[in-house]
Amino acid sequence: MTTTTGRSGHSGRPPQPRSVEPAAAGVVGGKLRWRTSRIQDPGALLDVLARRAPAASALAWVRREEGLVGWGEAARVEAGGEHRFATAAAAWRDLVLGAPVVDDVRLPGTGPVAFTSLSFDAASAGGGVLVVPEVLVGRRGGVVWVTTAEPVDASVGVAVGLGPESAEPESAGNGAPVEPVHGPGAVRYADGALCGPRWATAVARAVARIQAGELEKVVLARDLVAEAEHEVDPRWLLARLAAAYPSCWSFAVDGLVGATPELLVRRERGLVHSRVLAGTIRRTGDEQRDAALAGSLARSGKDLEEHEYAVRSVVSALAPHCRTTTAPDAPFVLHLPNVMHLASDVTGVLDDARPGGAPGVLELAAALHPTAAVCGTPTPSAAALIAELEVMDRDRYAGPVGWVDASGDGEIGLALRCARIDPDDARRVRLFAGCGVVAGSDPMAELAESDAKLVPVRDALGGA
Ligand SMILES: C=C(O[C@@H]1C=C(C(=O)O)C=C[C@H]1O)C(=O)O
Repeated sequence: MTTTTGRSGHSGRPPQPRSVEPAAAGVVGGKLRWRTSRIQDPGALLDVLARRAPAASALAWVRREEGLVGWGEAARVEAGGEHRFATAAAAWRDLVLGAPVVDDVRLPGTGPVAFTSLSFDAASAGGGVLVVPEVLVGRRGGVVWVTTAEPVDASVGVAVGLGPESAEPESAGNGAPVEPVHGPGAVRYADGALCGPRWATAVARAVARIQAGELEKVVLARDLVAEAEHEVDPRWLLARLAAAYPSCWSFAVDGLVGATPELLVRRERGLVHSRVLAGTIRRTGDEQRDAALAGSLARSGKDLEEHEYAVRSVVSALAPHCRTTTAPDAPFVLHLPNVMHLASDVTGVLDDARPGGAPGVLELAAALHPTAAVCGTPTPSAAALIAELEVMDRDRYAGPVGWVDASGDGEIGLALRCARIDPDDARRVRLFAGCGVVAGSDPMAELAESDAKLVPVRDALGGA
């Protein structure tokens, strides 16, 4: 694990972060100061991002027009390996501890905020990051704000052109022009680690191992590699994903872009919330048939079993940190344009009487990860079977992605229905999709389900 920090320019790809020796207390580079002010409504957050953020540093966490977008890098913490959650949490605590903050809005997501994306697997080459944007624009209810972050010793502040008087930004922070949002052009797809039939064989092996009593559930994923004619612009993907999947959280962090329906954990003013999904059926596009399918999903023993494992894993991970946790008796059916899922909203009241206080959202994510929705039950056997059968690095897919503020509140989703833009060649993108496998799973049905889960990013890329 290395802890690094750096500041990006305002156009092109951000420079490689400058490595610094982590200080004894874990302080990352220089201290920052933050300022949040309320602004006039500048229009849809993703339109602001399109107008103002360089493609390479675009950051987003948006759902139904609310959320946060950001750009530039005031600080960057590399957080890979086994201790990636603790590294990110400690670096964030150090950055905000005693930092000068002027916050005229005081809502969750105002004041200091960092975006994060961490690998699914501790051994992944994909590592993880915590990124503090130079400029962030947020919206919640009718309130819109801008936050700037800059070194405490900066003589010139970040010029955002988004002051209380200004509704329409003119240019990127510090005045640099931003390249227009562009499409990827023609896109060609190739198999990732396994072609479809081989992946279905892996699913069949997993079913046999489950039937032999080795484990109860495993989530197997596959990847596709897309090669685009032009560099893939996260702002292009975000706009399309958010328009097509408004009930999902559309995100972009460090080249990981997607629209996830699954919230690992939200921490807000002493309450926690997790949206657990497991159990899926593809939509046909015919409303009557889909209604019948939704009914059969809600009664499917196989899907209810798969769902139950996922809910139990979340409740048992949250319980030690909560005074109370509540899970519904039965899931509801979440309708997305491509698939329907069994879904349960688990809630809890944080126990702030614990020594050291209540954990922040990053600590809660660490306690939850990996849930049975993306790994399996029991966790160690499922993780081992994933390593054996998937034969690929999941990178940031199925890992935590989201944001955290100075109070430890924030939202962390599971990075599903997403793609990772290759940091070394932005024309190359890896897409991922996975399926929960239990004793009653049919490998060909799982293959079809994984294809359906690849649809959001494939459609957003606009390729064949
Ligand atoms: C693993 C993915 O999705 C997960 C698996 C699901 C399932 O198998 O039914 C449903 C939702 C997610 O928890 C994915 O989209 O890649």
